[in-house]
Amino acid sequence: SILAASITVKDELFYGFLRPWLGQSLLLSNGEDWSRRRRLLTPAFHFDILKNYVKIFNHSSNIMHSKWRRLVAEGESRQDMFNHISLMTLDSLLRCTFSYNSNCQESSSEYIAAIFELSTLVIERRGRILHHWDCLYWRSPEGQRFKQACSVVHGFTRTVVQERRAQLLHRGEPESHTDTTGGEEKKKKKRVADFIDLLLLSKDEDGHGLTDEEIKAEADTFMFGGHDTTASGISWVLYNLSQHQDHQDRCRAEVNDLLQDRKTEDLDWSAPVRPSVRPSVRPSVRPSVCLSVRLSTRDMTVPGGRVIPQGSICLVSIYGTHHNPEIWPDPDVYNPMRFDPENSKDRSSHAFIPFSSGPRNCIGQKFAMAELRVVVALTLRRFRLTPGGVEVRRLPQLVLRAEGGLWLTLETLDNTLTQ
Ligand code: HEM
Repeated sequence: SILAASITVKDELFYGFLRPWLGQSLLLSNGEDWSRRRRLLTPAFHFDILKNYVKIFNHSSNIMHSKWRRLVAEGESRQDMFNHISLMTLDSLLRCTFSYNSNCQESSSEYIAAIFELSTLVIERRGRILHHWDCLYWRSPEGQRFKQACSVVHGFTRTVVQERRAQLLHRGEPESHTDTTGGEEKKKKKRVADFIDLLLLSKDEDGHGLTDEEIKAEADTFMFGGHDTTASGISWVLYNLSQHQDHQDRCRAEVNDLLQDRKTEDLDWSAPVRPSVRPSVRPSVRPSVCLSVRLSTRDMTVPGGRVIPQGSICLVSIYGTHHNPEIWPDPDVYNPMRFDPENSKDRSSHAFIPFSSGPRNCIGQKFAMAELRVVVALTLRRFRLTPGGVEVRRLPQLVLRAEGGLWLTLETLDNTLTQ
C-alpha cells in the first residue's frame, strides 16, 4: 500500500544522488509533473512500438554470441555474465533510444564508459556519509569524476535530441535511411522510430510537447533504468539454468522446437516461448531491483492499523518481499513451478513486484521482458551453461549483482542456422 498510495513521494535522500545525472525525469519527479510526463511517455512503450525493437534484441544477442563463440574457441570458456550482458543491454538501448550503433560490444566507447562510471559512483556516494553533502562531494576526486562523466553523457544526449528536432522540423517524420536487402538491389527503407522520435512527437491534451531538456532527462533515465536491471535479470536466469541442467534442457528443447522449421534464428515478439522459458525467466527477475523508497507526505494508516507518520522514509524491500517464506515457501530455491497458474492462484498480486506496483511501476517492463526472453532463448539454443567453478555470492546494490562477477562456463552447441 506504500507503493500504491498517492500520499507518498520519491524520497530525495535515496534518489537525490541521481538527479545531477538524470535531471527532473519520470523516475525522479512527483505529483502533477510526474503524471504529465507519465501520460506523455506511455505511448512510447505501447506493444505496437516495442515489437519493432525485437529485431534489435536479436541483433545485439547475435553480436554477443559471436564474441562468446570466439572466446570459447580460444579456450576462454569461463566468462563473467554481468560484464558481457551489461554491454549487450546498453548496445540494445542505444539503438532503441537513439538509433545509435556504438559498436560497444566490440570496442570501447567513451559514452558507455561514462555510464558505467556514473552507476558505480552513485553507489559509492551512498555508502560514504561525508559525500552526502554536496559541498564536500563536488570538491572530492569522485565528485569531479562524476561531473566529467555527466558532461560526456549529457553532451551525447543533447546533441542527438537537437539534431533530431532539427530533422523533424525539416522533414516532418523520422528520417529514412538506405538499407540493403535482397542482394545487390538497394531499397529505400524507413528507419524504425526510436524513443527520441516518439518523445519529440508526443503531445499532451493541450498540444504541448516535451522540451529538449525534458527529452534529454528521459533518454538518460532509460539508459540508466534499463541496462543494469535487464542485465541483472538475464544474468540470474542464466545462472539459475546453469544450476538446473534438467530445466535448461527442457527450455532448450522448447526453443529448438520453435525454430525447427524456420530459415533464420530471429525470434519475433509473438514467439510463443512457453511453457518452460517464460516461467524460468520470471523467478530470476525477482531480485533485479532490491529496494524502492518513498517519503510519506501525510500520516498514513496501513493494513493492520499501524500509522506511518508524515515525513517517514519508507524502505520497501522488493528482495525481502520475494523472499518472504510466508508467501514463498523455500524462498531461496529456484522453482519455476511457483508461477504455474495453479500454484499462483491464492497469491496476492503484490507478492511479486520486480517492477514495483501501483501507478509508479516500471514503464519499461514489457520492453525488458521481451529482451529477456529473446536473449535467454537464443543463448540456450547456442550454448550450454554450467557453473563457473567460483562460489557465487549475491551483492545487493541498486540491482542484485554477484561479488567479483557472475562466472559461468560456456560450451558452444552446433545446431545453429544462419543468423
Ligand atoms: C528487468 C528489468 C527492469 C526492472 C527489474 C525494473 C524495475 C523497476 C522498478 C522496481 C521501478 C520502480 C522504481 C521505484 O519505485 O523507485 C522502475 C521504474 C522505472 N523503470 Fe524500470 N525496470 C526494468 C527495466 C526498465 C527498462 C528497460 C526501462 C526503460 C527502457 C525502465 C525504465 C523505468 C522508468 C522510466 C521508471 C520510472 C517510472 C515512474 O516513476 O513512473 N525500466 N523499474
